[in-house]
Amino acid sequence: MTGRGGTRHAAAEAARLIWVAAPGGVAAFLLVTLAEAAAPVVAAWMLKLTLDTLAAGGDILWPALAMAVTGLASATAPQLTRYLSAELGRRVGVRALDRLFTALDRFVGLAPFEDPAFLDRLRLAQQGASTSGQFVSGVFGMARAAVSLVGFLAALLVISPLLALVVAVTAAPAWWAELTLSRGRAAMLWRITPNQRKEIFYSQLLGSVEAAKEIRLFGLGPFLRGRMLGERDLANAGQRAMDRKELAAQGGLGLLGALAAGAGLVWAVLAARRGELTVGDVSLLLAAVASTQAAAGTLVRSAADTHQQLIIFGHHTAVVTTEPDLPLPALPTTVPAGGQGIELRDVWFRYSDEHPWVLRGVNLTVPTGRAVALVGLNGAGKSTLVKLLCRLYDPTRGTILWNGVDVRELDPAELRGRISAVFQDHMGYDFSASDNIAVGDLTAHGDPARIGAAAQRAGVHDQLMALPQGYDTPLTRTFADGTGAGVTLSGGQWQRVALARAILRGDRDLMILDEPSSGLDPQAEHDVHERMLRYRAGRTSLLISHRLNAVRHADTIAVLDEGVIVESGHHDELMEAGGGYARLFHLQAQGYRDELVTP
Ligand SMILES: Nc1ncnc2c1ncn2[C@@H]1O[C@H](COP(=O)(O)OP(=O)(O)OP(=O)(O)O)[C@@H](O)[C@H]1O
Repeated sequence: MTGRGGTRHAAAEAARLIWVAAPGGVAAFLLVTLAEAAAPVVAAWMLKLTLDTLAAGGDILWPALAMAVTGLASATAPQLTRYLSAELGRRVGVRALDRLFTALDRFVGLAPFEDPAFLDRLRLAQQGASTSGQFVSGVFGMARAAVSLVGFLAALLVISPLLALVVAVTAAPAWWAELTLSRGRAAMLWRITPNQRKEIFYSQLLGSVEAAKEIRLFGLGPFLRGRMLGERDLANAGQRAMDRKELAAQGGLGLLGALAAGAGLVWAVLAARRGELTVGDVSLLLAAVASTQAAAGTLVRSAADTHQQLIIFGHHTAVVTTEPDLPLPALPTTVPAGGQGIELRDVWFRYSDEHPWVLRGVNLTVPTGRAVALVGLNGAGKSTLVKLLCRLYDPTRGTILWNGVDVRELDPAELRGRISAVFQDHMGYDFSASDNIAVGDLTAHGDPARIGAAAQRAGVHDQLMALPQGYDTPLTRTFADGTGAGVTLSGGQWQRVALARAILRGDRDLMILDEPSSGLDPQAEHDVHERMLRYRAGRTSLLISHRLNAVRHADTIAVLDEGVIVESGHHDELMEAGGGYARLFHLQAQGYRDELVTP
């Protein structure tokens, strides 16, 4: 949680953000706020002047006119304030959101996105970003209330210093209580964020088309709804406890204020009866006591709200200023040309200290221009190894060298610029077909020739052309962008789109194919493998597949077993050695042969 220093830092950050986002808006808001704040004080003084002048039989034209002008200002200022506050909120909100997601993009690896505490903080940071514009209204609301407070306190001081003191003193506990409550509320919001994130998760699940099949078939609706409501109940319980604390504190403080106001009223009436106060004095006093208390209340509440928002905004500041999750080189090197390729040297890896070892001393070389295949049972660590190559994590021990240079010495953007990949769990974006391929290399965005060529090589061009709006067809039924009905591709078609995406990245130094054909029918699989064989020729590539027939042409096949490379060589060598690879290969081939001989 953010402490006092953190709140101060967040306040400075918020002020900077707001000023940069809309300096003109801040100035206009300040002017209107001051006018709005001064109006009631001026009006009350003018009323006193009018009444006293009237009682003395004088001319009340000027005080009455001044009252009318301040009335006009009071009537129009709130609307103007509301508009300016909303506009400032929008501008500052956009800037804060941009800053947050720019910072998020700077995280190099995946670990932060797998850290629940970070995800909680991110949610509050988003909340802080979207409400950051409200600081201006909060702070100016405080300024407005402070001006009114000072004005009315001054009026009270003139008439009765004692009453001024009593009103000021009764407001003091409210200040302390509200700030304590705001801290408590911010802490409560942090505590219930995990529940709120889970509630969002369940609600999205209940509304998602991907989950709808299983939810309906397995009858999961009531179960998931129950869990969603359970999380809401937990969050509500936290909020309720806080609300009750506020009720008790604010109720008590309200009572104290009412007692002070009542005492002031009795005193004023008695003093007027004794002839110590004029009619105007009584009118000003009544207005001043009520308005001082109202202004003090507004000041305290605005301060408390702003304080709470600052604590929440502290999460935004914390995310934006978080150190990179993986160490970045001060002076990045570049990969020298013409090296031996990529080498994993005694690489050990586990996802965290609490997780088991996934890779245990892997030594593997992917020589330049050669194809290496990685095979192994489920959970052997193949996809993990791919993630390390892309530097989505760093090895816990050991090194990955690219042409002799440790990949940690490279700028991650340069490293990734050299790699093209089809991940096992590749994405299907709710975009058009064309954009779904273009994400592989955004320089091809809006270049139908390049996108079409990549789709052709991945063998999906004809299918995309046959869609209702060809490449412009949305590959989603979730959004309606006015481009006509979207479609849902089949699993295999998506796989080819992902392949086209990787092919679009063109001549990268390393092509990674993690299960590129798992969802394909036998004919498509054969076709894709033929295409990839041609495409890979002469390129450095790492291929992962459970279909051993698809990897047999690789220059080297490495068998990963529980995080260790247990065999490595060409297909014929491994078959001759008669180890695990040969056993798996025979097992697969046997399956097909059995099918053939069984009538
Ligand atoms: N993000 C993660 N956090 C924690 N553990 C993980 C994570 N990703 C994978 N693992 C674990 O690491 C081990 C290796 O997983 P990995 O995905 O690398 O296996 P794989 O060889 O690619 O398997 P498959 O053939 O099933 O795709 C598994 O035990 C898995 O549970």
